[in-house]
Amino acid sequence: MYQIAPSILSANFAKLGEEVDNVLASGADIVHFDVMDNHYVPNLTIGPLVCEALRKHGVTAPIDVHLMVKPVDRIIPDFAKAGATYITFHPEASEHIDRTIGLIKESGCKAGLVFNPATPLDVLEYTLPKLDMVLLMSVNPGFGGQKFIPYVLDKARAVRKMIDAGKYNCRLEIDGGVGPANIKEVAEAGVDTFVAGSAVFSKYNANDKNRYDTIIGELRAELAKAKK
Ligand SMILES: O=C(CO)[C@H](O)[C@H](O)COP(=O)(O)O
Ligand SMILES: [Fe+2]
Repeated sequence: MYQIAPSILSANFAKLGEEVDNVLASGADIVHFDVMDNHYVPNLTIGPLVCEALRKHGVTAPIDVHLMVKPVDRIIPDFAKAGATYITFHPEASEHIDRTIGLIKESGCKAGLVFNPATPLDVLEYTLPKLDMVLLMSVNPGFGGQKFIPYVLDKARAVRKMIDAGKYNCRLEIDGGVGPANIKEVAEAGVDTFVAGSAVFSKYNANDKNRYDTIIGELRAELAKAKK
């Protein structure tokens, strides 16, 4: 089943709870939560306190924590306590990938690995059976609103083959530059979970009350056209 995961990186942070409520009420499935540390990536965003605040505000949807931080391990228990559902990390940001996956699972969360556009997929040979999510970056990490990098579609096809061959219960997510113009093509490459930040939060006039219904509806209409 296809799932849409708006990235709150492009939301209005001055009224984040309301933004998340509205986008979920419009039919989004997952909250994509970008954590940047000004070290692994050249930008600084939000941490466990904000994740906890969303839970306290009443958000019950899955929260998909995309860690763009180095080191990774010491922040995992904090995000688990704060209510993360998925915790995904970049393999090059961890000294011991297997240990980090274990830490995420032991903390009660679902674990995922994130691959930058030019990062090879070789670590999946050993890790895929343990993963709940593979996240393919279709932009270089650090900022919203960048252009989709098309060669990532080949990576998506390759990961889809691996997941299907092993019959793994693992979602295949894509992140960066996804919107109504390309989501169908991305789905046809085997992706089932779609992060969209600027397409969801920045495209429409903030005064338009139905703007999230409109964009989520457009994304779903495109997905309905995708050939299986
Ligand atoms: O991880 C990210 C950037 O590092 C964001 O999730 C991503 O860029 C989403 O934004 P957009 O849909 O605007 O490209
Ligand atoms: Fe992200």
